[in-house]
Amino acid sequence: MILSKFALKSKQFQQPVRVAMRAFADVEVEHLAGKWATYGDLENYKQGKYQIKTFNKISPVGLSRFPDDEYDIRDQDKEAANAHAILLRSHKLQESDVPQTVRAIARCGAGTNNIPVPRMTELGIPVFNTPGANANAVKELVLCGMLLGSRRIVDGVNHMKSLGEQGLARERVEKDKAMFGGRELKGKTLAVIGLGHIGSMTARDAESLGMKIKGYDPGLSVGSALKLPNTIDLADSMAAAVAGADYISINIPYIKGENGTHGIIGKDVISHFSPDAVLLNFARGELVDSEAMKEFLDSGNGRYVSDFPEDLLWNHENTIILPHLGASTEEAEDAAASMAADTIINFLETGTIVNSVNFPNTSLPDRPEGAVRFTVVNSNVPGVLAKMTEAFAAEKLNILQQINQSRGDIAYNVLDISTEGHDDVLSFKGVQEKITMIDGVVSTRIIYGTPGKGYAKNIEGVYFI
Ligand SMILES: NC(=O)c1ccc[n+]([C@@H]2O[C@H](COP(=O)([O-])OP(=O)(O)OC[C@H]3O[C@@H](n4cnc5c(N)ncnc54)[C@H](O)[C@@H]3O)[C@@H](O)[C@H]2O)c1
Ligand SMILES: O=C(O)[C@H](O)COP(=O)(O)O
Repeated sequence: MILSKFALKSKQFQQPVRVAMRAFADVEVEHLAGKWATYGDLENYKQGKYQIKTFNKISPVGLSRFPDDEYDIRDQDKEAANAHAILLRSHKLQESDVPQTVRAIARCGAGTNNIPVPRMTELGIPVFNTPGANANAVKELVLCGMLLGSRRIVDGVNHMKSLGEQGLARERVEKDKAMFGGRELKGKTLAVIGLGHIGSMTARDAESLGMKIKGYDPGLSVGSALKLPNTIDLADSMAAAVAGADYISINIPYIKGENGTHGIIGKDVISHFSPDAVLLNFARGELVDSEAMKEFLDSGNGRYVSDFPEDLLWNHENTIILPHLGASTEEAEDAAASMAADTIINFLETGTIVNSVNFPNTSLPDRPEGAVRFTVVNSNVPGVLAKMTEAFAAEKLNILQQINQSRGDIAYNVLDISTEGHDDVLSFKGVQEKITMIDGVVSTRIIYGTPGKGYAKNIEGVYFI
């Protein structure tokens, strides 16, 4: 019988839990675990399943990707104090929503500005999104937005309702239609700011409607470039892109802070707008400086079509505001939730990282038969990897394959360790504790095929499992 001893600092963690863990052999390991209790808290925690906490309404098609026998899905009304992963849409995630047991967070969608990503990075938690999964839905609404901004459709519909209520619809329709004239898209210029998944498709399809396309994206990817119409005029600044455009579609992420995109469509950029330009914002409300936009709308015939309400703009006569409908189609909801679920399953079961917004892409070939997979999250500082390999060598544990990747301040490792000559789990638990407690290591996992087990964290120098 082995007893892991460690100090228990905070009150929250002062409830020792005795836990039996079975792995390669019938070996009972007793840990003094904290209240977060990956192995314990047996009343609330279903042994042998990954617990997935969801926020917002997630498509059942996506949730059905989680096999019932290995995953326990808990929506936001259910307790999930030991969640292993979180799946969400636009819910504004607070740190208090994230139990210490959480290994990963997936956004069923593109924008991750509702998640405190830098803090999650500090906590060693990869945040994923679903690039492109809802892009077609948004592109279709941008095209719709251009038509709404051109043909006074909303005013016309409202007018007909009002005439109908007065019993005058048939009598007045032909006479009143002159009030709602518009213009065509064909031959007009569309400037697309941000040529990623949504922007590139918008550019392509708008061109096929007969529009001239300008574009601006300093980070244009090869994949997106291949989707662009070959007649596109690529500008080298946002101001140059919007100058002379009849329609401007912004399709860039909202990023707070220095070098971010808060209010990027401000006085400077707007001063280059044509007086009757239509701005389409299906990205995020905070990208547009409301005061500068109001000034523009007050002074000319320009229009603003947006998926996001802003205090100064929602009620302006030249705006059309929708209730964040961009990704609200059955197809997009199914695709985004399915991609998010697959990403989480892949990460929890193999340690693979793809489509993370804060962790490096990391993939190791399949775990060889009989091997145990370790994953380690650590600060990206010199010496940690060497200490890790020393710890394996000291236990005579052979590394079969490994990968070490870094992104900014964080590093991530996946290592497959041979179990030859080690037929019980103790050497692995011992080495996991040693590695977890190396200065700079944030968390470790041992993946050996048992859902929900094998996670350890170094929280301010205290070992938690
Ligand atoms: N309305 C909705 O329901 C809805 C749905 C999906 C996405 N969105 C929003 O749209 C954004 C874009 O989505 P996407 O799927 O096309 O993302 P994406 O990552 O595929 O594309 C974003 C593009 O913007 C470019 N970019 C970043 N900063 C820029 C800048 N300052 N100037 C010009 N280009 C810049 C990037 O290089 C990238 O090519 C998301 O971040 C999200 O906020 C809204
Ligand atoms: O960034 C996104 O993907 C969209 O804004 C979609 O948000 P939703 O999932 O809340 O509709």
